[in-house]
Amino acid sequence: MQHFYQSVYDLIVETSTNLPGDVRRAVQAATEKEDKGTRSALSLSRISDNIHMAECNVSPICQDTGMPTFIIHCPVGANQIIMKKQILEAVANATKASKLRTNSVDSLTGANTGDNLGPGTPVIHFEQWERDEVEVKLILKGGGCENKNIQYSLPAELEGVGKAGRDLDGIRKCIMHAVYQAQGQGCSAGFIGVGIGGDRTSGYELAKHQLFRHVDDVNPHPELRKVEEYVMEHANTLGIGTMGFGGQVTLLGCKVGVANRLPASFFVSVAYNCWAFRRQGVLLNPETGEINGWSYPRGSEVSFQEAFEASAEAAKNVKEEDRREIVLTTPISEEQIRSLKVGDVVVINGTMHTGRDALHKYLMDHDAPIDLNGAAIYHCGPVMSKDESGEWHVKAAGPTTSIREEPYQGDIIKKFGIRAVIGKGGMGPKTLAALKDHGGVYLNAIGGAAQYYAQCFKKVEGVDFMEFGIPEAMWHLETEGFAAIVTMDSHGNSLHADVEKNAFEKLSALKEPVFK
Ligand SMILES: O=C(O)C[C@H](O)C(=O)O
Ligand code: SF4
Repeated sequence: MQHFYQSVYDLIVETSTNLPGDVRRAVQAATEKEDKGTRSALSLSRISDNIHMAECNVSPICQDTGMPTFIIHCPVGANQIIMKKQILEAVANATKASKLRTNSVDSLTGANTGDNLGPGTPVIHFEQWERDEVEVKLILKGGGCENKNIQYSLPAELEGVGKAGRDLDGIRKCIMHAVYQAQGQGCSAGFIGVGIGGDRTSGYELAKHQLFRHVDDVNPHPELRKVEEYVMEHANTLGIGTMGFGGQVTLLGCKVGVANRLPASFFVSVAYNCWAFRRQGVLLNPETGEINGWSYPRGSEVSFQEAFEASAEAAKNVKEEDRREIVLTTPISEEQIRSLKVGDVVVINGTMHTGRDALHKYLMDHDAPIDLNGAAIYHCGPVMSKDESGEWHVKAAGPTTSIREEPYQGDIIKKFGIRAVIGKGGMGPKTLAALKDHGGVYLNAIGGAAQYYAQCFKKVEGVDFMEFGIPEAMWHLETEGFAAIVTMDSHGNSLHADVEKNAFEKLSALKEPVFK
């Protein structure tokens, strides 16, 4: 197994940077289905560009590495201790090479281990099988979509769809509710894996395992196939759309598995995965550890080159006056902000500051290290690399889910005079009220488009709070051409609230029993 380390390293790089072929086809199909010229269509084309860029740059598709989870099948007698050691080595080295973000954080102190190793990370499962080969599968499922996983205990009363009993129709209701509650926050359009039965732990595990199925496979179990088909058809009537911007495509895949349960329990567990559905696998020669084949079609088999060129061409052909783009340079004035409304595309130049969970908590009762009057704050935990001369570079930098900052954001906007908050998935009523009072705007960037946004950061001007770790530090970035959509304005309008309300009506229309 002298090649085992290298094969695992190659698997990590492939998974992080090159979206598999079956996932790409689903994104392509969504692009074809979405109404042309809409915000969702525009976002899907940015997503396609990003997929292409990540492949070309051999850089992370999304900055969030998630919890690297390995599933290994090996013949009887294979040395699992050595395999585990080499997997850890490969993870640490891929992190050093900026193919993965430093994502392992001490839950109590918040300290980042810096190499993705630590208690419980990465996750490694071994299983023996009769075949004379080793299979290593890997999934990188980000934290934002992980937060949208949900587990139901039946019977239950669910908002919108009402009573969900211990039967196929109750299961149907749970799944539809799961898609509804995710809204755009898990970077829709997404994929879901559903586990029926088991206990709380094995139910979630079963759900996550469904994500290892091929996007285009057909469930051999007739009842489950019916549920999958129903969900695929009806989830897309909820109108949530890409990034929750509203639209025709909300779900790209639904896979349901079943296990036995206890008489007292009936769990329906749902694992939500964003469009940046990064999972791949390799089949290895059991003697040498060399790669014999890949478990899923590779990204390079479904090229996005053409789509990339077409969207670059289309962008060139848009007339200046049709662009409806407002270019703002930081610091931004109140007057400029008050002139913006939901739906405008804003292009930001000047300095932008990143800040996410640790920073927001800190700023509540401390001063900021720099003047934030008129500033644009970006909810983002980037992948960074330092060159030999000690200079930092942004390697991947898409937005993180903003709603986590809801308890702090309104106060922080007012305390420091921030004018633009950039993130994804939208924020709640407290922030909306602060935007109105103070004169601020929320801009929704496209989640997962980490390569697309990284190119907007021309230089790292400085960094504060490195003690929070790379993703949580406050990076000061010289920015050029960072485009995002106003989804919450200073006049009390929120596209997120509108889309959610509309989706709730659509969900409620699915209350009547379907599977009797
Ligand atoms: O941690 C991140 O960078 C993003 C996260 O995956 C999210 O979706 O919020
Ligand atoms: S930012 Fe979006 S695309 Fe990236 S891991 Fe989080 S949910 Fe997925």
